[in-house]
Amino acid sequence: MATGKTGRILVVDDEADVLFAMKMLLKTEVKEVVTEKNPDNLMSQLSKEKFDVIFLDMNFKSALNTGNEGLFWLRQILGKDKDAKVILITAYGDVELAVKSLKEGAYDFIVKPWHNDKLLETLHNALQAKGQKKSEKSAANTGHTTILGESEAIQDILYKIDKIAPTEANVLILGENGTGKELVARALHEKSFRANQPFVSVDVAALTDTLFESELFGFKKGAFTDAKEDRKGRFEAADGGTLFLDEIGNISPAMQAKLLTVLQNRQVTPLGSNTPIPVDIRLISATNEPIYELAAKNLFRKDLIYRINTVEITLPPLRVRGNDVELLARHFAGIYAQKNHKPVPEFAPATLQKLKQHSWPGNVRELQHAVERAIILAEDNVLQPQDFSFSPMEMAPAAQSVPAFAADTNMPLHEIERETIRRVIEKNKGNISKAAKELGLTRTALYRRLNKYDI
Ligand SMILES: Nc1ncnc2c1ncn2[C@@H]1O[C@H](COP(=O)(O)OP(=O)(O)OP(=O)(O)O)[C@@H](O)[C@H]1O
Repeated sequence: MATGKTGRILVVDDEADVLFAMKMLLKTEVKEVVTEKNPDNLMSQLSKEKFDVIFLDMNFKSALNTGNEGLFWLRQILGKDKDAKVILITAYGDVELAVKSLKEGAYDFIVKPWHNDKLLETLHNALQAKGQKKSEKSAANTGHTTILGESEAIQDILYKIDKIAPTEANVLILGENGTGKELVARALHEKSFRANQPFVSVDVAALTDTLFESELFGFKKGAFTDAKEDRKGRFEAADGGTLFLDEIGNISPAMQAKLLTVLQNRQVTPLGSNTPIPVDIRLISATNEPIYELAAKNLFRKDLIYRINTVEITLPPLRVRGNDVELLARHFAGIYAQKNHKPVPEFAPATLQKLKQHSWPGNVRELQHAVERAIILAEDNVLQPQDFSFSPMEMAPAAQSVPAFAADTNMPLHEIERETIRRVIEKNKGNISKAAKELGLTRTALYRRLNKYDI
């Protein structure tokens, strides 16, 4: 069977026997079957949960058996989600009506009493059609999610992504800074059955404990001084889709405990509320911390690791990806040449040599910035080795401790800022998250400054 146990199905029919029989038949085929006897509850069901396929009765007893009620609900469903896959359940004599409903946008219909094989075939076709819609979507989005690389290491990652994406497994992505962890998380989402639901990314290292709770779980008006109105947390925002928690290795023990409880109970309680809210998320986490070493030192909870690492993907550093360095350099050259209104440059052989020999502690992100800088500064259309100057921070392992920086009082402010940032990054051995934390900046704000000061 092509689809495996992945789909979420809703069956709406006012006959208990039909619901029971459908549930028995479908539950061995798909991940979840929800049944609903009262069509009046249909829209609130759809607001609460996302379904891949909806089976809808055409003739509810309460109506006059004209099928109009079925058509009415079909229009309501498609009005809410024009891509919804609705399969109508119709009585033998109503085929003409069923055909009319196809014109209105139903995906297909089955006739009562149905043949199980035919019903399952219709279901699988609908699930497949839903999946195709999603891959068309992700193809359109490839600007963000193209993972380039011909090295064996990256081909292995791509293979894993294809295998893992269409499952509900929680994924932990490990790897140094800038190796593409967020990119992989997005690719997993876009190739999953949740692709047309939200992908919500949170950099948890940038959050203090108080912010962590309000940001992830939300809050009620009045929960604290600045809570002027109710706010949904990121868990709720990701409902039905994927939640990506970046830098998870950096959260405090107290937050690890809170997160574990939410993941175990599959519900969040906003600050200032007593009512838990059920959430349906697929969790993808990432870290560049040695999380198992942290666990061995009791700095990271082992039970939380087991929750988040159903499957693990470890991204290789750029320095072991061989010719991918050249491939990626040419890719970024194309992008930044266009952005800066310049012709796409060539790379001198000595330049390629230099790029391949560099250790790339900042991995793909460092390469990306290096190429951008080179394109902006290069004198001609062939990039030379001197167009790539790696800062000492990137060339040599950082010193263990950095002498305190005593700024010269005549130094311009931007020089002081530049030097402070450089030293803090050096002290944190190039770990941007830690440096950002120490500087009191978000990682994005720090990256902006790295760009600005050409660090
Ligand atoms: N294989 C790849 N092909 C194309 N672009 C890539 C690849 N890997 C990474 N990138 C690009 O490099 C940059 C850094 O990638 P990303 O943010 O996913 O890394 P990260 O591991 O999450 O970084 P951090 O550890 O700092 O959070 C992004 O602009 C991303 O698009």
